[in-house]
Amino acid sequence: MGAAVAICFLLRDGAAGREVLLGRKKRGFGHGKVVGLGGHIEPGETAAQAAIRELFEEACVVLDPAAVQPGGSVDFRFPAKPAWDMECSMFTCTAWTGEVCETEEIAPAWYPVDALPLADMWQDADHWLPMVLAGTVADFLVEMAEDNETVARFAVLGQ
Ligand SMILES: Nc1[nH]c(=O)nc2c1ncn2[C@H]1C[C@H](O)[C@@H](COP(=O)(O)OP(=O)(O)OP(=O)(O)O)O1
Repeated sequence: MGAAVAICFLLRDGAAGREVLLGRKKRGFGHGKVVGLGGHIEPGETAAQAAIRELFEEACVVLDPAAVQPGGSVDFRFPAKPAWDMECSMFTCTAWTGEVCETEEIAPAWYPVDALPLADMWQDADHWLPMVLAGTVADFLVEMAEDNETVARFAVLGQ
């Protein structure tokens, strides 16, 4: 079982259509990559509580808990580096207060959901992120290859 993490995709209607808030990691795991905002679930927290806390810590926004919707999960497996394994609970949210800010950890930015920055993301993201942003709620399995970058196996476990 990997470390428990939670991410949340803020969604808004922009001039050019639906947009999602992602962020470029400025340090730590996945440095340089564009990722979903979130992080580890701390003891005593629910996954949703962790997502709310992380969105505040990483992007300065205060989510409306009633608007935080379950978005399924991804089981990230790194057989060549099991310490990186993560069980990721996903959420979406359309209601928050505060202005998105850049923090020491991450530089958030809005992206059209139909023009995701997939070339700058983990290579597995194009397998599951478009589905999640289209409203699919499912449990995904991602198994990385020896290089910890390319995707060896992808599965949709439950929907
Ligand atoms: N293969 C993969 N593809 C992907 O798109 N995201 C992945 C991934 N493997 C891990 N992640 C994400 C899930 C999770 O949001 C993030 C790991 O969290 P981080 O290490 O960034 O947490 P933090 O640096 O925020 O740590 P804490 O704030 O200390 O919890 O990496």
